[in-house]
Amino acid sequence: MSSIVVRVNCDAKSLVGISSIGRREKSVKVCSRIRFGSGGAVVAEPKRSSEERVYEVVLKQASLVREEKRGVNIEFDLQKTIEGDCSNGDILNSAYDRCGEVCAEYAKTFYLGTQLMTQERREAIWAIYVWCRRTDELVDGPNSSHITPTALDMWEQRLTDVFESRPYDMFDAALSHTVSKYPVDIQPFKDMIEGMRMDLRKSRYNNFDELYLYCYYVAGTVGLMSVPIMGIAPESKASTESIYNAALALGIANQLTNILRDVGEERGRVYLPQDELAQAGLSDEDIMSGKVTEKWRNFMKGQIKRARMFFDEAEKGVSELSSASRWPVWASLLLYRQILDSIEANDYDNFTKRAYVGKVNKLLSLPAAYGIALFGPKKLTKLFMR
Ligand SMILES: CC(C)=CCC/C(C)=C/CC/C(C)=C/CC/C(C)=C/[C@@H]1[C@@H](COP(=O)(O)OP(=O)(O)O)[C@]1(C)CC/C=C(\C)CC/C=C(\C)CCC=C(C)C
Ligand SMILES: [Mn+2]
Repeated sequence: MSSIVVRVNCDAKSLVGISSIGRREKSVKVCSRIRFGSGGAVVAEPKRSSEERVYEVVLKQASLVREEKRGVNIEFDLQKTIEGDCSNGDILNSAYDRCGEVCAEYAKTFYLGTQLMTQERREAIWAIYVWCRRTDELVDGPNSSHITPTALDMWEQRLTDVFESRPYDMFDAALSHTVSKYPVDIQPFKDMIEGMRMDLRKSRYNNFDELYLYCYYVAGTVGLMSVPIMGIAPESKASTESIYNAALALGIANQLTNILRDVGEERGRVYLPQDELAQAGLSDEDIMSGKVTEKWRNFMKGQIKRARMFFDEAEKGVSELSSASRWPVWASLLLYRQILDSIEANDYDNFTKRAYVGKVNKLLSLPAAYGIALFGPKKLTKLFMR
């Protein structure tokens, strides 16, 4: 029987279900599943938590980024795959420009944030953004009712083609170029598609372990895709794993926040962990009825606390990113985290009131993020406390 890492710390974090982010050192032997091995022998299989499974991906991504950049020259010939009479360079430029346009259209603040990055990095992030948005649109967009697991398999095949320099269209071409230039691995992309499969087949989450896996698939993956582009500061002394862990945490924090904001408008899907709802004396019916009761408020307080812990975990890594990438990341972190404040300000009524960050706070967050990116969170607080 193999020895695996499990969560054994019983502190405030474990009470709300995230006992071990950044802390996987304690190991005990656990055997919770039995299967029959070859020859009928009973083999004990250790049950691995979602967190452990995801951490393996984190380790793999971290080891990849430590390797040198992959070849900078793109190997594919865009003329062969895309109609047009201009040169590869021209096609690529307009492909990236179109990615930028999509980004500006769907995510204005984030687009603004990318303006502070170097042109190369900015374009690469746009290309990834567009792929993520398109993937999400498959299950959430206007054609979502026609999307089947087979369609997602085809999308995954197309992803493989993109990674093997066979783009289908302009957006793919930009991504093909990006992934040939930066040490971006295909795994987080495949995992995001897996998250979309999960959305097709699953509408309830028994516990936080199941929800954690979903959040990794649809959002934690974005963090893992982005770090190789954002770059790690040359002066950073943090381990690559810890930076990837923070990036993962930011994606999870964002998705948990999304879920809390959108409770009640999730097309029959309830993402909130069923066991935690039951512990709070709540059920799906309470969510459908949309009444803000004391039970609901208490439940929401716990959920918000957990999301904030993931944001805190994410904060530890932002200052380790290359200097030009910190601002957009801080901006997105500060803005997203304020959605949780807004849920509180709405007295936990996420049924009839949509939590959002107002224009003034949005505008204030951008220079605040810039200041934090420049001076670091601690120094900036000191400057203002004087
Ligand atoms: C060290 C450290 C902290 C590094 C930073 C790493 C980093 C840049 C993390 C980014 C995390 C992030 C922005 C995650 C996105 C999470 C998210 C909101 C996912 C959404 C999934 C589906 O949810 P749902 O359907 O419920 O939501 P909608 O109602 O549809 O909105 C997503 C929509 C999946 C698709 C994700 C995107 C389109 C966002 C992709 C963003 C990037 C590639 C750029 C990230 C870069 C910055 C600067 C924030
Ligand atoms: Mn969506």
